[in-house]
Order: sequence, then C-alpha cells, then structure tokens
Amino acid sequence: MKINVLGASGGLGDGSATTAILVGETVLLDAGTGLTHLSVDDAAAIQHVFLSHAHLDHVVGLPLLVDTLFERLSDTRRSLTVHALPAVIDILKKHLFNQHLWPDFSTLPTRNRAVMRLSPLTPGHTIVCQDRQPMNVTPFLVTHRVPACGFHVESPDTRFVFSGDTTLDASMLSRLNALGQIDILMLECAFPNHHHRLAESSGHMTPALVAELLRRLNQAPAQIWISHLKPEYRQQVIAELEAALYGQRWLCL
Ligand SMILES: Nc1ncnc2c1ncn2[C@@H]1O[C@@H]2COP(=O)(O)O[C@H]2[C@H]1O
Repeated sequence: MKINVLGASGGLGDGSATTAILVGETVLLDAGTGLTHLSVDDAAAIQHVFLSHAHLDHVVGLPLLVDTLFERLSDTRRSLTVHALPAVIDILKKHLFNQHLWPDFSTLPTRNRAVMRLSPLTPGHTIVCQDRQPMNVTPFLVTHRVPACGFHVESPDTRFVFSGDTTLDASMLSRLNALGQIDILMLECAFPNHHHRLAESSGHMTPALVAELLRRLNQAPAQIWISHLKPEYRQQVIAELEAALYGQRWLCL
C-alpha cells in the first residue's frame, strides 16, 4: 500500500500542513491543507475522499479541490465521491457548500451530473475502492468534539489504521483490538500532558494517553505513526513521547 502523508499537523507554521493522506492514487483520507502539495494531475486521479469529521483543518482543501477539478470531472461526466458520517454531510451542506461560503458542487453543473457526490458512511460498513489493488475502507466511531470517525484501510498487503482526531475511548480500543495485527497505526497526539484538560474537552490525545492506548492493545502495531501535533507544542510533545514510549519504535509525522 502506498501511503503519501501530504499533511499531518494540528496547525500551521514552519511549513506544516494539516491532515490529508493519499492512499494509493485514488483514495484520500481528509482534505486539509496538505492537498496543496499535490499536482493538479495527481489531484485529478482521486476518486474517493473520506472525511473523518467536519473541522476546517480536515476539510478546507475539499471545496478548492472540487473547483480545481470541475472541468475535468464535468467533461468526462465523472464525480468525486465524498464519504462522511451523515452528521458531517449535514454540516458540509449547511455551512460549507451552501452557495454562500462556496458553491454547492453536489448540484453542479446539474443535480444529475454533479461533480461531487456526498455519500453517507455507516460505522463498521466497508467501502470497496478499486485502486491498483483493491482497497477496503471501513469507518469506526471515535470521540472528538464533533461527530468523528477513524478509518481502517486494508489492501492485500497492508492493514493501515488512521485514528482521525480522537481522545482515548473504550470503543476505539476494542475496535483496534478486534482488528488483530495492525501494520501501521497512525495515531493523533495534539497536546502535551500539561494540557490534559484541554485535550479531554476538545477530544484529543496527549503522550500519556497514547502510551495508555498502546499499553492496552493486545498486539503491538508493526509501525506507529504519531500525527496532528499542535505546532506550538511540537518539541514538548516529542520529548514527552520519548519518555512515555521508551523502548518502543514510533515516528512523528
Ligand atoms: N476550549 C478550548 N480552548 C482553546 N482552544 C480550543 C478549545 N477547544 C478547541 N480548541 C482548539 O480549536 C481547535 C479545533 O481543531 P482541533 O480539534 O484540531 O483542535 C482544537 C483546539 O486547538
């Protein structure tokens, strides 16, 4: 499985970009500012966009992406399928593609031939995508400030789990444990430990919570990728992870 992390930061600054992960050539997980790193031709290959939630840092690139691809999509009568929880689709329709902040591309150029299709996700139900190899994407609910999910992406050679934005919760833990061996676990860690109250109220992880989650997994993932660090706290979070995950192998995106 080819995983191209275009952005994985919890904010802006020092060249960082927010969450956008290209899996294979046709599947995009979240549409943050990382999308700016793609060429237009590479962007045009995307067929499926999976959104973990509606927060701006994860969706801001989507309206620009659809606009950029409008002519290519409409000329070839294709559409970009945006998969999201029903509550997230409601937010996108009401607050983003509402004809005020941005055109409603789910009705353009016409409702029948729209270049963007909003497709509701059901937790636990798999969407089968055809890339160079089959890619099965399954959402699972997580606990964030707004309705949110993570994704389990499986190809014949790799099992990749993307937590999205979440704090530690029992249902995510049992979902991860039910998967068995995970090849790559991409886990968020937005705040340092002294901000544990803010992490809890805003639905994020700290190094202490990451360490607890990993302790409670039945099987250690082959690779652990830590993401979504808030730039202001990056060095502190890395130092705390080094202490909390001493002896484990992980990398910070
Ligand atoms: N109570 C709060 N006080 C300060 N910042 C907050 C609060 N709640 C949310 N945020 C910030 O708002 C951001 C929205 O996106 P994130 O969830 O990535 O991260 C969140 C925090 O950085």
